[in-house]
Parts: sequence; structure tokens; C-alpha cells
Amino acid sequence: MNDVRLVTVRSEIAAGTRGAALGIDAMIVASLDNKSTFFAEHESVNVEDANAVLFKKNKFPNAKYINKVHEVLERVCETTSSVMESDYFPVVLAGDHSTAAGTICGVKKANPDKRLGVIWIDAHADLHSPYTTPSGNMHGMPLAMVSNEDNMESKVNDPDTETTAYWDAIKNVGTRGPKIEASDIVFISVRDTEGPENVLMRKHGIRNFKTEEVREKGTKQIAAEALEQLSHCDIIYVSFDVDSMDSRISKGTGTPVENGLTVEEALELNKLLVADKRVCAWEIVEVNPTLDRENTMAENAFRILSETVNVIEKRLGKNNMVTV
Ligand SMILES: NC(=[NH2+])NCCC[C@H](N)C(=O)O
Ligand SMILES: [Mn+2]
Repeated sequence: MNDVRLVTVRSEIAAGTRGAALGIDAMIVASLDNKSTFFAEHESVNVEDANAVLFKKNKFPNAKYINKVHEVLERVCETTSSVMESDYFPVVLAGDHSTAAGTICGVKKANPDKRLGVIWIDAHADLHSPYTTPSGNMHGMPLAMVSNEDNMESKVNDPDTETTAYWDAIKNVGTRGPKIEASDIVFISVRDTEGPENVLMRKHGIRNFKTEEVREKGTKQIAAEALEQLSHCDIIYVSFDVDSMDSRISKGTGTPVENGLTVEEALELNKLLVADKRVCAWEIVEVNPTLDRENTMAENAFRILSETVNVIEKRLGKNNMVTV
């Protein structure tokens, strides 16, 4: 692979709180405050958002703005797959976490014959479907989208036919059918889940390295075990939701949760994971500066972004050291 290519997606329509679209620009501000040349050194390609729909009334209570979420996911998939096809490593900077489904679809589209594993560093499992969601917020659904898990055995909602038609279209973005096996998901620091998600985690035996386990065993061992858990996978996508970090450090994210990772733990885990040659795409999401004080979350997120990209570039044989 050539080098890293940044993909920016300022989309926030799948979050329940406003402001995640500003997360990317808050990281750019953090980089400037730090006198970093990171954003000058890395070319980026922008994916058009559909945030204007937020001025309109939502018509889909069990999957808010699903028509527009579908549109954005198609675009993210297209961009990610073409970045990979031109031999670049996609580093996706996004607003809400639903985008991750588009990235996964794009990775699969560019690598249809490879078994794709997912390492999901997050406070949440994001395994809901319109049939189970407690909120209708689609950033709680990306892993169900890509594993085709409707979770009918846990059904609590009755979405209308327009909603289910869009949901079925989303499950076929990029390539038809599931992109991953649900058992090829590894969670790190997931600690805020609902009953229907717990059912799926048990059903598929999804390994969750809790914050306590990270602290007890150390980041090196956890990264090694997470990668080992996916030893049968050919390629791996790592998704980093900043709400995996503890809510005491910063509230600059839409759904903060206690008992999360420290910045150092998150930093080390991401760096250790992307050092594995099978990791072929990385994403950072859910920075929301409107909920923060002093841009703390974006500063931490930018540090993690730049150091993680540095490791990826070293791996790809690039020596351009990033000033942090
Ligand atoms: N990517 C996220 N921040 N997801 C939060 C999801 C929260 C909750 N499980 C819901 O579905 O509404
Ligand atoms: Mn998430």
C-alpha cells in the first residue's frame, strides 16, 4: 500500500445529539493549536453529508432519517473502496458512528474474497436494528447493518414498510448480504448495552475486553489477544469511538459513559493494533466540541489520530515523521 488517505465525513444525522459534524474541524483546530503540520501533510477526500435534513421533521421513528443515512453510507462505501483500490490506506474521520458501516461496506467491496474482522473500541455495542433500538438513533446500529442482524428474537419495535425497505437497502450497500460474521467482531471497553445487544453478544460469542481487563492485563496483552481472537481473518478494520474513553476526562461526545479507557490506554491500544499488517482501515468518530470545555476531547482525539497514523505510515514504509 502507498500511503494513508484521510476520508472526512461531517455527518451527524444518526446521532441523537447535535454537534458531531464539528468534530473533524475541532481536531483541525487542535492540530493548529499544537502547531502540527499533520493536515498539511495528509491529503483528504471529503464525503458529502446530508445534515440539511435535520431542519426537517423525521419521518422514521425507529431509524431516524434512514433515507439520508442510506445515501451517506453509499457515498462512504464508494469513497472507501476507491481509496483502497488505488492502493491507499483509508483513515476515516467522521461525525456519528453510523459511518463505520459505510467504511466496512467499502473495505468489503474492495476485498470481496477476504474474511474481514472488526475491532470496535467503544462504550457501546452499536448492534441495534430498527426492530430493537431504544432511541431510533442509527449510530447505535452500524454493526447490525454489516452483519445483517435484525435480531428478530429480541424485537420490541414495529417499523413501517418504508423503514424496513431502507434497512434492507442498507444491508446491501457495496456488496449484497453480510460483510462480516458477527462472531468476527471484537469489542474493547464496551460497557453500556441494552438487552437485545446482550442477546447478540451471547449468541455470537463476541469477545468484549472490558476496561477492568485492559487495566489488569495491560494494553500490550489486550491488543495481542484481540488480534489473536481474529487470527482466522485475512484483513481487519479498527473503529475507534472516542466515547470508549472515560467521561471524567471529557464530556465532548454525544453519549459519554463512566468507567472508560484513559487517553493513554486508548492511544496505546490503537497504536498497537494498527501495527498488525492485516489492519487495512482505521476510523475515529463521535468527537462533539459543542458538549465540551476547552476542546479537550478534540485535543486528545487529534493526538490519538496523529500518533496512530504515524504507526500506520511507518508500517507502510513512510518515514515522514508527524510533528505532534
Ligand atoms: N455510536 C454511539 N455513540 N452509539 C450510542 C448508542 C446508544 C444506544 N445503545 C442507542 O442505541 O441509542
Ligand atoms: Mn459507537
